[in-house]
Amino acid sequence: MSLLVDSLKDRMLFAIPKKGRLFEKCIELLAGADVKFNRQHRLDVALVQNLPIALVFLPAADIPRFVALGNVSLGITGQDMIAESGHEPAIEQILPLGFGKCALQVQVPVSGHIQSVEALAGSRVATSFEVLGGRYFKEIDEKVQASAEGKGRPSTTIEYVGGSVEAACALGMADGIVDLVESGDTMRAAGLHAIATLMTSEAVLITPSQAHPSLTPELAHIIPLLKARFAGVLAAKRYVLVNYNVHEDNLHEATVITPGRRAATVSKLESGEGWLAVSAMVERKKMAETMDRLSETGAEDILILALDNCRV
Ligand SMILES: Nc1ncnc2c1ncn2[C@@H]1O[C@H](COP(=O)(O)OP(=O)(O)OP(=O)(O)O)[C@@H](O)[C@H]1O
Ligand SMILES: O=P(O)(O)OC[C@H]1O[C@H](OP(=O)(O)OP(=O)(O)O)[C@H](O)[C@@H]1O
Repeated sequence: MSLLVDSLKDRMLFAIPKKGRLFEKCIELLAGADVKFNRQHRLDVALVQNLPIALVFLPAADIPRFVALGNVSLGITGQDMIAESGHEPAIEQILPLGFGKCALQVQVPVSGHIQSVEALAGSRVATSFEVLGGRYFKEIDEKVQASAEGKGRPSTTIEYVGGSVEAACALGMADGIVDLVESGDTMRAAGLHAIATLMTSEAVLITPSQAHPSLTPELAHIIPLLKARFAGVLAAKRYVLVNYNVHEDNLHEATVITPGRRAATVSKLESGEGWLAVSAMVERKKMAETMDRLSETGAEDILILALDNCRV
């Protein structure tokens, strides 16, 4: 073990969720950014081979705390975990990563008599988000207790559960829950529906708001380097490259459809006769519509090329 501690000395520590919803996506992102490592079985630390970084695999819920205290200089976790940790002011969110998108919602049984957060106030609410759930219902309780019909109503009881929160109502331990929703499948399967949203969330790259004194300038420069690499990987997924030929008379109309990120690249075709070759990045989700519209302007030989990687 002492050997491992020694090898961490001159490396920047980067915390990655060790399992769960964010794990696979983080591994894909690291591969896209050419961060190479070998993780030994059951070891939660992996040395990166081609950069002075050590990856530490931690529970997503613990990562905000390690980053806020400066024990690790970079981390990936959900915005929900950051808010729940109470360490928000000590954390800087430097890049939203576009995955792990979900919403933290209040849910109640579809067929029950409680159908609003005001009606739920004073009852039992099960959640893994004690801090956010507690803060939310404290405000609702105050509002309800200040009203004529809510006078004397007890405060809401927040019941902590570590997982499978959606089972709490059916098991009779709660009247409502606060839990994450993405597709809504889990919620519907449990006979629940959402009546309020506390926050939306996605995975983010985070650093301490104030750099730890032990972080040398040589290691500190890895933060913007990795941020740029990750942003490139995300952009390569989001955009495709469109190439087409168009007559100069139709160039303006065509480049309105494909303005590119900064501008489209336009070059003359060898054959002359006023034909030009145009190349531009377009959003992947708009690719079919872009091709339709380009065809209508008289563009020809329209090619869509996937991007392996890019720097934006
Ligand atoms: N259904 C979902 N869709 C998208 N993102 C989600 C979903 N559920 C959770 N997340 C995001 O992933 C983070 C980690 O959630 P996850 O449930 O995987 O936690 P875990 O406790 O680390 O893993 P496990 O549930 O396996 O114990 C959440 O904080 C949230 O940001
Ligand atoms: O809206 P959906 O797409 O169905 O996703 C929502 C579910 O995903 C999360 O749990 P997860 O499956 O990660 O397991 P957990 O309950 O053990 O945390 C969350 O707590 C919900 O239960």
